Amino acid sequence: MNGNKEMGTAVVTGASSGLGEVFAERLAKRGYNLKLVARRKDRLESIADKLQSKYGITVTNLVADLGSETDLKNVVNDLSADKSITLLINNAGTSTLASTTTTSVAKQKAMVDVNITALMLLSNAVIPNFVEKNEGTLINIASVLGFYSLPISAVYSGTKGFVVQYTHGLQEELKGTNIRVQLVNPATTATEIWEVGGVPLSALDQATIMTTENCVDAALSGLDQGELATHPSVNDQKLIDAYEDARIKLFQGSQSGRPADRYIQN
Ligand SMILES: NC(=O)C1=CN([C@@H]2O[C@H](COP(=O)(O)OP(=O)(O)OC[C@H]3O[C@@H](n4cnc5c(N)ncnc54)[C@H](OP(=O)(O)O)[C@@H]3O)[C@@H](O)[C@H]2O)C=CC1
Ligand SMILES: N[C@@H](C=O)C(=O)O
Repeated sequence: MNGNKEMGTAVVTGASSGLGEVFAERLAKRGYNLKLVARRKDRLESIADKLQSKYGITVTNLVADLGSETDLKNVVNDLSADKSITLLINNAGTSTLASTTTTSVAKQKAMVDVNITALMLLSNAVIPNFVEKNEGTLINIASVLGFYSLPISAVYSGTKGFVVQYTHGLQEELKGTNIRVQLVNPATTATEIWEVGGVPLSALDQATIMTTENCVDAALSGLDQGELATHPSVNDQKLIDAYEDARIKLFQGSQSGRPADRYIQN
């Protein structure tokens, strides 16, 4: 086993392109050994070769379709049994951006299977080991579309909304431990997901598009700063604080046990 023994193994799902590929490179540079998960074997192999020779780390590829029950089970079993894992980035995601009436059930289900089910079961696979050691880091990649919906993102936004609330829930559950859980909400980033999802990047306002490197470096900087939620492209910290404050206050305001005055007929 190469790499820096202290760092352990980082698992990156969706490492064959986009944000996952850059996360893998940045973590290799930090000295982690890697486990990379995705369907495209050739891409994973060439990334693994490059990172192993450049950083002297060990890379293991798990070629798997996270939307397939059997493949997912194999990855879950692998991660559960691997006590060297210190970090998991649930990054794999799929997006079809179109109205629900024009999106096949198969594509809607693929978003739920990969963005929700796989993310949850892979978290389940590592958290017990993290709890046992009282250390570990889980990073969940959601999206700005986890708290906003477009006419073409009902299902995708629904899946990312799950990631947002699930991650907040885990943060509450693991409060007071040495286990870090970070939520990352990227906005538009220049990756294949757009073309694959039916909206080419060329159709978007170019000023709104971030590079993959900038997005990943901001996410890791947020992690290093101890943030619970990182919004790579939001410059105004007050906006983030106000959103967080409103979210908590709205919950507290709901705990009245009686209908709001506007619903009471005189
Ligand atoms: N780009 C953007 O604008 C934004 C992206 N995000 C999120 O960032 C994450 C990374 O996406 P991004 O880098 O943009 O897009 P990419 O399309 O470049 O990467 C997606 C990754 O997920 C993997 N993946 C997709 N489906 C499956 C599957 N069924 N089984 C296993 N792996 C799968 C792909 O690998 P392979 O095809 O080889 O299986 C690929 O490595 C996603 O969760 C996405 O929702 C969030 C906000 C904005
Ligand atoms: N991945 C993007 C949409 O497909 C996003 O989350 O903004």
